[in-house]
Amino acid sequence: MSAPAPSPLAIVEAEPLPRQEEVLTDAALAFVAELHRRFTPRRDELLARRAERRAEIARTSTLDFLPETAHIREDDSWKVAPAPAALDDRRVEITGPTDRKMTINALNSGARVWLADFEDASAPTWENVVLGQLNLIDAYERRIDFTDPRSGKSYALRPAEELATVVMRPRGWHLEERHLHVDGRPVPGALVDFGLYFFHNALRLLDLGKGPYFYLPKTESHLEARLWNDVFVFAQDYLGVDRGTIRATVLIETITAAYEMEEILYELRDHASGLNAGRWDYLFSIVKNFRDGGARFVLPDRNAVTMTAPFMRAYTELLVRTCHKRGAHAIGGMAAFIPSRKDAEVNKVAFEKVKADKDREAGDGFDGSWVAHPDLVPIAMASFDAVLGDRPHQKDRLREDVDVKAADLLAIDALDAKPTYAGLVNAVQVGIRYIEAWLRGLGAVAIFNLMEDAATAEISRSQIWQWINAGVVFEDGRRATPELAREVAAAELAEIRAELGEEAFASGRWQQAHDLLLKVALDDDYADFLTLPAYEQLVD
Ligand SMILES: CC(=O)SCCNC(=O)CCNC(=O)[C@H](O)C(C)(C)COP(=O)(O)OP(=O)(O)OC[C@H]1O[C@@H](n2cnc3c(N)ncnc32)[C@H](O)[C@@H]1OP(=O)(O)O
Ligand SMILES: O=CC(=O)O
Repeated sequence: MSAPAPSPLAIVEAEPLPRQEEVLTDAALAFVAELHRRFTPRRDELLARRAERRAEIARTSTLDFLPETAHIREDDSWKVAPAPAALDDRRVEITGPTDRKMTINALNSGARVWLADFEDASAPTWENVVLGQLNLIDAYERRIDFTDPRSGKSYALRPAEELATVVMRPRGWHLEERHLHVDGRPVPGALVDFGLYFFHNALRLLDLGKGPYFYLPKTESHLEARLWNDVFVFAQDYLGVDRGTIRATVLIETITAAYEMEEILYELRDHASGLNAGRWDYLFSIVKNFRDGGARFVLPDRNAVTMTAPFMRAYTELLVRTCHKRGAHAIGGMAAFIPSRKDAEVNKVAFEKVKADKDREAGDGFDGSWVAHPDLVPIAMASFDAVLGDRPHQKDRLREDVDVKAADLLAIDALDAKPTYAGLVNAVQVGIRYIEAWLRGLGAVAIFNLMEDAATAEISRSQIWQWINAGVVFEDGRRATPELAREVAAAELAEIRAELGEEAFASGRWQQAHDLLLKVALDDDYADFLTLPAYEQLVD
């Protein structure tokens, strides 16, 4: 007997959510299915290419600019499309997940842009995926005001002209959405997030004088940028909006993409509105790709790698130079320090650190930068106001003085700092605490006064893997080994249990988080993304 034909489109294993029918309309789902049929096969090929390239890096321990695209880099005549008015002044951008409260707080924050995050600040429960879309629709329709039942506090949107412009970040190409199947297989999360958002909001946003704007995460090559460009062309034709309506800012947050910045802008030139220095994922990508490259590629403790490290400066300087040469905005990265409204000392430190970071970026030629918390908006604003004044950006600073060679981006051994035992302990602590929150559906949390999200947690677990595999010996003579990591993890679990008490400990996902951290930090078979095995354990 032949197997039953796969159902063309199905929502699987998902409890109905309130008002889901407003997001999961037949027409929107048909559009997502069409995106899937047209573009998932190429996405699959590109994921396979990623694996081939990583195998090549493991063999050669190096990277270079691509010879086959030299003509694109050498051709000075092309530029990206001019920025739309709503994206011309991007001096401060706030990032964050799309739950109802954060949506209102971010839109009201005074930042010029809000990166509405379906990626690293969001654990992809079906609820977060669907209701996040609903919250954005409600915000555009100005029907999002609400009272928080826990605090009794009421939230309301400011007048339209005072709200941040939304730039939505869909998931990266590697994640599937297990609750939405087309022709018997899950649809990539990237196409679900992009598809639903574009379908519901493109026309609505144009009516509001804005547009469908996107941040593209974890791109590893210009071919992946080409795929996005093709998705955009198809999507615009499908809805009958002009080509070039969509604007995309690409995160340069993988080491391979850093060698293809110009090519990425070129592929997306009719839709490109900038590049962003996604510094945390960038560090993760360096560790991941060069994890078995020996002592030369061993990074010190995560928190000791600052943006003034020569290889990080090479990366940001090249990004500004590339963007301005091509007429695109250069957007700075995230300082992970977050303020506390309860602790004046934490606040002071966060403000000082963030100010220094944003002053440096503004001075280097960036046109704007990111903050993780509304209280940091005025700090970053002051840094950029001081340099930009009334100008919306500083794209006229071409930075022709910048001359970054291929080797500069990988000059990791120029660092003085070394991994420390305290760094190992911190990586384990952050790893367990972050994964536990993620498994409960929280993608961004404050841990030890730092903002932690999927990218920062990826660095922590990858550093443990790298240090053990490189046989790092810490300053006190202890060697990084699986046994030592297990010992530290057991101590941390006991510490958390004591901190929380039995009842709260038992109601969390602590043991699972502990086990998962050790798996992704210790398994010989290094998981490409921590969120892949974590997704299997995400209960929704
Ligand atoms: C590496 C990268 O990819 S970076 C980009 C991805 N990461 C992110 O986007 C993280 C964004 N930041 C956050 O999610 C949050 O700031 C956290 C989770 C780190 C801390 O949040 P909280 O613990 O709520 O901080 P705190 O209690 O100080 O918040 C104070 C108020 O500011 C609001 N707030 C805090 N951060 C944000 C934000 N990013 N956007 C909107 N509102 C925010 C809170 O909702 C809270 O509002 P309320 O007073 O109305 O209740
Ligand atoms: O997404 C941004 C990063 O820093 O990682």
